[in-house]
Amino acid sequence: MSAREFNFDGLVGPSHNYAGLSFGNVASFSNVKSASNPKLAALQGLAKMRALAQRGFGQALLPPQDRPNFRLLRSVGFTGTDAEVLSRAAKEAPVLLACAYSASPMWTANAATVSPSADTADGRTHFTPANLNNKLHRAHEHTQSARALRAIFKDEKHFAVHDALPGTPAFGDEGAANHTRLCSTHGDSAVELFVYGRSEFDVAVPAPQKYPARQTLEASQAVARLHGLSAGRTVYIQQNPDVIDQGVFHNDVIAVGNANVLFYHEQAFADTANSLEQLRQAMDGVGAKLNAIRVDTAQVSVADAVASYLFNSQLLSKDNGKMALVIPHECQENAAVAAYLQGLVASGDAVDELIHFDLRQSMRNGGGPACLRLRVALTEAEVAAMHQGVVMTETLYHTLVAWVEKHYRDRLEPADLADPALAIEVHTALEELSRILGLPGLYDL
Ligand SMILES: NCCC[C@H](NC(=O)CCC(=O)O)C(=O)O
Repeated sequence: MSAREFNFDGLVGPSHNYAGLSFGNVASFSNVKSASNPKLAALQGLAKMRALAQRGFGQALLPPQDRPNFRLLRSVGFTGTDAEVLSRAAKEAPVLLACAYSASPMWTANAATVSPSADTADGRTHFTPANLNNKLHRAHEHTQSARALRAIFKDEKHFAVHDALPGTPAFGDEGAANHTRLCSTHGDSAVELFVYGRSEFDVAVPAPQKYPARQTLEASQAVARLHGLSAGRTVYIQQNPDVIDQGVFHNDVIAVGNANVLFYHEQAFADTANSLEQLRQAMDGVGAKLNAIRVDTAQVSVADAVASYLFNSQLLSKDNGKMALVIPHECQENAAVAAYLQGLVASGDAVDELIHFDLRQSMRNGGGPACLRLRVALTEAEVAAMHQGVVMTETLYHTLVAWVEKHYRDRLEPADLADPALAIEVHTALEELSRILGLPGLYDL
């Protein structure tokens, strides 16, 4: 069956802010409590979506989540009117207010793990929203992620949207940031590769010492079971715990795959030789030949990879049989990375084009091009069955730019989260957005 990959980018919400909530994510920690520009952040994201749609790549969006999450604040004891809840939280526990206001749903690579119909036992596309339970500010995303995915992929003949895994450390799940499919073309049965940071039950598996490993082996296995993946086409690889300790909080900060290409850093995995051998064998089973493009430490250090987000790029298949690498501007500004990329494109290997974007508002919180998108490979019938209002077109782009210009502030300081007017602005904007997207029940406002 032929299929087309759609990238569902997260539309940045009106309260985009930097709260320094992600211990282990160097950018989030170093930009703690600086001022953000929500309007610019949303426009940067929309510019990327538009440019890729104009190039003919399948492009859609996932809507922002309602912020602040008053349910979270009320569930931890803040009572009264919305304004009273905000003022008490700001005074007594500003970090909880920041969690309820977190910008993090914009990184839709963490919204869910997706297995296309070619890979699953029942021939439907399966989604498991990620519980993101390693971080309080992200652990409350999955309810709305499931709601949005169910609204867009409503047709149960084609799609199954599961509930998130139980929210407990054993099942720490960060979604597609630790998952990739390897195959010849998107419509083929693929090998699904899950990369985990630690194991809850196997004490022999080494874990990082300094920063948390967010994804567990047990969570990856549970997602594979829920999706009905076949054992022979599922591979689990351990991430190198040392690179987690250097700021590689998700695998998509150090590796990216597309079709038969795995683009990865020499230090990405715990046992590279064995892991890649397993992957090669599994790919043999689906008639695909692994093209492993390795970047050595001598070419690009782990620190440069983390600073530039070279691997947090999108690898997109083009009609000429080659791939484009979608990178943030930071890659061009890092001398080692820029030199590596020049050589990569000149080498005649799979990547023959670089497409770069200014995504600084997202990068300052540790999210690059790959974090901003959830990949869903869809057959023609599935494309027709999903909700059409989220597919990026020129018209939708212009409508959303006007909507952003109308509702978004261009400066948000941490103290502004206490402003009751901000909460009202966000609600008003999202009510209008659900009408624009044709998704009336999108929010539980
Ligand atoms: N895939 C990219 C995810 C980035 C995300 N950053 C954050 O949540 C930062 C939020 C803040 O600090 O305000 C994270 O670490 O999970």
